[in-house]
Amino acid sequence: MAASQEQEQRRRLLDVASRFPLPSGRRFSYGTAGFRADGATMAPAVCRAGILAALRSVKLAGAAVGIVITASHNPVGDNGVKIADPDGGMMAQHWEPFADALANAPDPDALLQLVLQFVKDEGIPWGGQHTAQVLLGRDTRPTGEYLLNAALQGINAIVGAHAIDMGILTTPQLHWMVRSKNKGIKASESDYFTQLIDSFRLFFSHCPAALGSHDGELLTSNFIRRMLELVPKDKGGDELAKKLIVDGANGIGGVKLEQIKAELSGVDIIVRNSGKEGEGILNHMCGADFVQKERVTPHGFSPEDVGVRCASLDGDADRLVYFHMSSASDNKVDLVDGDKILSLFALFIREQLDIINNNGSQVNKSLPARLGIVQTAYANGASTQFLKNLGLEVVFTPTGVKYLHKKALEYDIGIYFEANGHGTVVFLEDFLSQLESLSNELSSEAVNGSAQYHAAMRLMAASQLINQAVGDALSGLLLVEAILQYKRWSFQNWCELYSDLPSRQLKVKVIDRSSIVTTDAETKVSQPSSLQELIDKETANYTHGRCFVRPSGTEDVVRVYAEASTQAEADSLARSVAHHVEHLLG
Ligand SMILES: CC(=O)N[C@H]1[C@@H](OP(=O)(O)O)O[C@H](CO)[C@@H](O)[C@@H]1O
Ligand SMILES: [Mg+2]
Repeated sequence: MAASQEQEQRRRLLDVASRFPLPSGRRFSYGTAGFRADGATMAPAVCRAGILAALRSVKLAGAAVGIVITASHNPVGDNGVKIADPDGGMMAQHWEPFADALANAPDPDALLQLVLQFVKDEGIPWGGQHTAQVLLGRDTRPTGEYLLNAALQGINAIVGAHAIDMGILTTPQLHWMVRSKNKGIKASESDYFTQLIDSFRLFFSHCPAALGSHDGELLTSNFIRRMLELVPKDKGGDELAKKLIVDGANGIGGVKLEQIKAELSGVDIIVRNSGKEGEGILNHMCGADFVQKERVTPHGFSPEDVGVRCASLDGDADRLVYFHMSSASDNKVDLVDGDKILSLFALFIREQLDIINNNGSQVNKSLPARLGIVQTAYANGASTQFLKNLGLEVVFTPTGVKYLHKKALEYDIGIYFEANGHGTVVFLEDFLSQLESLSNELSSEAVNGSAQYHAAMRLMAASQLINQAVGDALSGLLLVEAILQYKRWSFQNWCELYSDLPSRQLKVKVIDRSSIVTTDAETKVSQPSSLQELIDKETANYTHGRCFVRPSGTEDVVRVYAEASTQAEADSLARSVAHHVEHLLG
């Protein structure tokens, strides 16, 4: 960097740091999902995240990097910031310690020294020919615009950095835009919508009903027959019902869904808690997190909705769960969580691969594929058993999308979900090219299209529909709807794939949660070692007992999770282990 430019660079960093001083005693930590806190106090961290994102872009030769300003399912007063890497995924983990150090730099000089040292250590070619590009998105929170401004000032503190405000978006939209931009694909919001709508249509044009065949036999292989035996028979109910009520958590997801729902033939969507003025408060008594944790209907639902298929998004629309009110006499719901969405996707994809590779007759073209299922320790044990019974490969990672997504990329097709409803299906580029060539060959060979061809096309459509960058409630919802229609499954069929084992989650406040260290994808405590012995001893007292504890990455608590064959036993196991945690660390 030329001397005059270097001086300018130093001046800008000192200047911006003095505009956003860190209140003394304040600490930020780049946890499972970036920095989060009360929105009004977030400006110093968000400004520094702006500096960080611009440096990341310079480091990566000017590739676009993303900043999302959101606190997801948390209360409306909270806000947060996280950075998306050029592939649309979460920022590389080895930059997290720098993110922490930068956010906590006590004064402008300390901040400048940190940046200079980091630039040197990481070999960041600033001041060279690369400029930096940062795309920004934010959710509907009232502090969003204020924090956007702090982020812009941080980005502009890096010489040559260019910020592009993409507006109020769902988190997955921004991740999708970053990924698309770096792939040289059109990356506007209308391009995102077009991709969703077109691939949803493409999927339907390759379904048996659309093809004029109402005969499942055409697509039935031995494998599928075996799978169907595991699946409960349809009891009628809402079979093929087009009506879907979506709880938008009074956030951005409902707003976006309203914009595209008229284009989605095959499903009649009604949005509640849509984020419109006066309809309610963001995430308050509504949204995916509320429904999944409380197992009751969100605000705005009534006994008239009994029997209707419903879905719930979280405040930034990267989580999705489904539910169903089974009775008018209370507000309890039958829940389809991330594990069951994952199971539906896994079943569908395995089925298509099976049709492509062996549909009961001779096939002269095949497409070998490694299919991997990725879960965390919070996945209900019944879901894991179900997936394993299907002969699928199931692996575990620690909590947090950054771990799950990375693991899923190791397969030709990787499916991951957290129980709370965050997940997606990722397809390896090489596999997609093979799938495309196969579809092309099959389409030219069979005049009316073979079952093999249509299965290949359904997989292609699914790969375009489902967000490849990150879990996306809108694209996930459309893939669920497409698959249910394709399989002619009622909500009930889906719900009854397996029965969840009763479980309980508790939070324990301790002095220092980082004193708990875990191993084996967080299923075991390695420190303090006596804690694992106590957990093992308690768990041994219960049939189908399973229990683990871990420090939360987003809240100052230790989480305890327990499963057992009855609810009372799961509660009691969780309580006794929570007691040990309190006793040892409280
Ligand atoms: C048990 C649980 O639901 N944990 C959530 C929660 O992380 P914790 O590290 O458990 O606080 O927030 C994360 C970010 O939203 C999400 O990825 C994760 O699944
Ligand atoms: Mg979210």
